[in-house]
This record gives sequence, structure tokens and C-alpha cells, in this order.
Amino acid sequence: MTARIVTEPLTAEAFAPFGDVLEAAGDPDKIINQGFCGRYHDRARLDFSDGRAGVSIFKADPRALPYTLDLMERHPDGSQAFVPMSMDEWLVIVAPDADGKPAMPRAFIAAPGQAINFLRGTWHGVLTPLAAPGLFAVIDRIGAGANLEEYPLDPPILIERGRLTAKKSGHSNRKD
Ligand SMILES: NC(=O)N[C@@H](O)C(=O)O
Ligand code: NI
Repeated sequence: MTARIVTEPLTAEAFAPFGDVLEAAGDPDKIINQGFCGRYHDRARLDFSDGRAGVSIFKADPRALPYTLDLMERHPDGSQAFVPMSMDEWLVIVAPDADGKPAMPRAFIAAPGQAINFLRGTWHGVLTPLAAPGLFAVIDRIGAGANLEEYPLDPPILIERGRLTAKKSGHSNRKD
């Protein structure tokens, strides 16, 4: 019997154990550039061991829901941030750790304009855009070693789109 999970809207509260939601929601922390820009300051918990932070560009093929999740991974030596370069929703999959293995995952639909930062060591699915061009800026560790632990899921888990959307769920990342 294939395990199935449904997606939920991405909110800072729900995602907090796994990482940060990066978005221009609520009031900015600072108004800069002669008043023409709001700065949402220092919103990601970046964390790298004996390496440095690097910025890469990922061009990933779009996936579709229902999505068969058959692999999870984590980066023991660094956090990893994904910043979409298009205004499309995308899929974010994480799982708590259970004695060195991923526990039951959770799947979130990131709304257009939402980026995320996985905390160091967080189990996650690989980058899963839901629309082309699948372009993302990625901030993660550049350094020695693979910084990669993979865990195949056998049997895989089927991820289906949930009925809750950010509006309907009553959750909002807006702080005002
Ligand atoms: N391997 C790699 O650079 N990307 C993955 O870590 C990922 O989370 O997509
Ligand atoms: Ni990763």
C-alpha cells in the first residue's frame, strides 16, 4: 500500500522546525534607498561548517503533482536556500529526523514569491519546481566533502495536492 501525503500551504510557522520562509510579507524591517525599497533584513539562518557560502543557479525540470517521492537527502555541513527566479508556485518537501532516517515527510506548496532556507541537516526532497523555467538561485555551502546524505524511500510516497490554500487555511505570513 503506497503511503500518501497531501500538500499544505507554506507558512513560516509550519516550516520553522525545518527552516526559514523568505518573502516580502508584512512590514519590512527597514526602509532604504531613499524610501524606495523595503528591506526584509537577515531572514535566513545560514550555517556552514569549514566551508563558505556560495551562490549557484539551478535550472530544474518542472515536476507535477501527484509526485512520487522516492529520495530524501540532507546536508550535514550546511544550510541550503532556494530562491525562485520566477513568480510560480513550487513544491517543498521536508521530514523530521528519526534516528538518522527521515520520518514521515511534509509537503508544502510555496506560493509565488516565497523562497526557503533549509536548516543544516534538514531532510528534504530535491528541488521540485512545478512550472518552467525552474530557475532558482541557491545559497549553500561550498567546501570539501560531499556534504550530502541520501535516503531512498522504498516504497515511495505519493504526494497529492491538498485542498487547503494559503487563503483558505487562514494562515498568512503577513505580519501586519
Ligand atoms: N545536490 C544539489 O546541489 N541539490 C540538492 O541538494 C537539492 O536539494 O536540490
Ligand atoms: Ni539539497
